[in-house]
Amino acid sequence: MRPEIHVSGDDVEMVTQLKNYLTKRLKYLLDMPGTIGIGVSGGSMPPIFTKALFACDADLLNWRRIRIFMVDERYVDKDDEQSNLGTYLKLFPPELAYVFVPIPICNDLSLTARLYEDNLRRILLPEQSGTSPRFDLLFLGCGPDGHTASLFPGDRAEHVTEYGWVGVVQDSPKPPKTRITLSFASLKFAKHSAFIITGAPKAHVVRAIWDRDNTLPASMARPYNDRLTLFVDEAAAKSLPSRDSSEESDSRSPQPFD
Ligand SMILES: O=C(O)[C@H](O)[C@@H](O)[C@H](O)[C@H](O)COP(=O)(O)O
Repeated sequence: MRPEIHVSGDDVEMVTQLKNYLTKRLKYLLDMPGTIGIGVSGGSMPPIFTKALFACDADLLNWRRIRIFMVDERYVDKDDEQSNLGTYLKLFPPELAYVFVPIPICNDLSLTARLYEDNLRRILLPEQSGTSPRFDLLFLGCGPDGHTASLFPGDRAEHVTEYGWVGVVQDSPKPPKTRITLSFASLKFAKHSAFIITGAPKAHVVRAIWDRDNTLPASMARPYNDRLTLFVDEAAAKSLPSRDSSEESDSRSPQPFD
């Protein structure tokens, strides 16, 4: 099944598209029991995701049920300006800091990854019995090199945790060099994933995702259930097949919700 594609003309339109997607997913998830786990990325995503989330109707923002976690994090304290979690905490009202799954940065990188995995299991999936995570929503970015989260070409992530949900990277081509990241296995078990991608330098990555070209991590991270949505601006969409081309499939039809 092809990913669902939303092409936006500007940030305002993309925020509206994201808000509509979040609304649809939150309405469905709130009808289900359990914690709602939403994974987010860093880079340029924090402001646009935050705007879209707070544009949702207040009755959907059930903070007793919603927990937000980082799909990757730089190995820095949350007060460091490079911290993804720190960036979100600055954008959220301080009284909502508790909705973020903490990343216990300590002086041992592997221990940090193991502690984070423990938090993901304990806070997000208390009902989780198996070893594979079932995150409800993932919001992923990508780099022009095709990385997503902190999974870079060249298989640089080392698995150091009990369940392999979180890996460590010590030679990230994107600074800073040292990071923790969800693993491909974690990303691929998501119930729904969405990429937020803008800019012409990433158009070839968008096409690789569309084509299932698994030479790039961003394409390899597609969920097993194929429930994938792409939010792209016109520049990032420029390599996609045109709407009326033979390469087009029925991807624009609405996907069944789980
Ligand atoms: O910690 C990070 O750097 C991000 O999680 C990373 O995976 C990001 O999503 C991509 O590098 C895209 O970043 P931009 O959106 O800023 O291009």
